[in-house]
Amino acid sequence: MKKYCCATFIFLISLVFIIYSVNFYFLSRLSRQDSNKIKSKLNSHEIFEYNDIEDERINHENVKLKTIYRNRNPKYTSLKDKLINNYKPCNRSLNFSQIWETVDSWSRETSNEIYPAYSSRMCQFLSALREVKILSAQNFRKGTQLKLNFTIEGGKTVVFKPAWYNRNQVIEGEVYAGKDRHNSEIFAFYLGAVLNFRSTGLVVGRSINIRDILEIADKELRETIISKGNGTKLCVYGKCFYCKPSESVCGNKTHYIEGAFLYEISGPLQKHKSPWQRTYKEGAKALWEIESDNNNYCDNVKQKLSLVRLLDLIDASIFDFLIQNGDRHHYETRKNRVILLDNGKGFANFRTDFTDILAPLYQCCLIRKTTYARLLVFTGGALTEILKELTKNDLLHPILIDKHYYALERRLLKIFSMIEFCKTKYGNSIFQ
Ligand SMILES: Nc1ncnc2c1ncn2[C@@H]1O[C@H](COP(=O)(O)OP(=O)(O)OP(=O)(O)O)[C@@H](O)[C@H]1O
Ligand SMILES: [Mn+2]
Repeated sequence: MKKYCCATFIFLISLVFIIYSVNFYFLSRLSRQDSNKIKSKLNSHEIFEYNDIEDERINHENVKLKTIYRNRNPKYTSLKDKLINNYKPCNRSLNFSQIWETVDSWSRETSNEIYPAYSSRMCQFLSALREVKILSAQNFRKGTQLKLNFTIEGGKTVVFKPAWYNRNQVIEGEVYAGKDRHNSEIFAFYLGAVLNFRSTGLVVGRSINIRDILEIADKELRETIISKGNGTKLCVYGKCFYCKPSESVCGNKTHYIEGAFLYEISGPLQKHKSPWQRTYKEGAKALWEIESDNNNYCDNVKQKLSLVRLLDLIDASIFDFLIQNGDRHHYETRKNRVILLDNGKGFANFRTDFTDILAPLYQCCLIRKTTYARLLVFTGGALTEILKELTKNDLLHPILIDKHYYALERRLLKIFSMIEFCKTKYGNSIFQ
């Protein structure tokens, strides 16, 4: 009997052990699968890396972000209709010079607004820029990157920024890595219109035929147009700081090159060093980068700049963070207000967000009430929806691949997180 009891006891102990081991095996397998899932999510666009203190703040706020930041805003519908109506293609009734005169008068009357929120002339202007004939071509020597200058019918000039990359290309590295992205310039125009930052330049996408350009090019430009691929391709390298024959833009089989047509904004424009300029030297840090953990840096800036200028730069940082342009080393003003020119360094990598582009916002903890209210209209995926709709009108659409739109939505939430962080710290005084 005693023997029997002992055997049963040993049997029961072994059974418990086996059940426990099997459970342990499956549980650990499950948690391994879970952590693999998390790891793969970490690699996807939905999750971002938290490297420094600002990212941690964003993370903290993002988790508890209020529903107003995540749901659709009822105000969106009517604004959407107005924007779509304003930018839908239309037939041109005016001649080119009449249209250019109208557009130039828009910006003559204001300081930083290049165009009005709504005008029946906008669609005429965009159609005109898409179809106007190029009469002559030169190199555009301002700036450091390859650009051309076209004189167009009706006596105006446009700046042409050519395509270096296709839409899927991911540019890794520093925030300012790579060459200009023509699609970033085009997208920036529509983003400016949506967010009511109408200080961005007027831009359309268009292909040019480099063989035709060769015929109307001046001598200097002609000398920088070369043939490659055993004479099958025509390529241009231009005249600029970074311009050299080994780095040229080539036409396709039929000699077409995509690019952005930037309508020339009338000046005078003034250039200023950005208080949040990077050092552009490996390992070196600018003052604003060192003191990023406190507000001293902004106190410094406040002493040197007017509130209007500071708020303009904060608007610019929001705009730049969305497109991920980290290259606004200098900014330009017209009649003392900031103009958002040079938006070609956006959309390098949909996986990364350089948080420090937002430094003006989180170091100063100030934002215009109007900017905040406008951002709030485009919550819950509305920003993507409206921009997809508007950019459909461009000849080079789609302007962005979907992964960049996911990134845009993610960045919008990060901006809201940062605003919430500031609000918790300083209350409603952050809204100016
Ligand atoms: N649409 C425009 N209207 C008027 N001027 C313009 C326009 N686009 C560019 N410019 C002028 O040309 C200059 C150089 O343009 P941009 O900054 O785009 O070139 P970049 O090669 O990217 O320069 P950088 O390397 O310094 O960033 C601008 O500072 C501005 O003065
Ligand atoms: Mn640039």
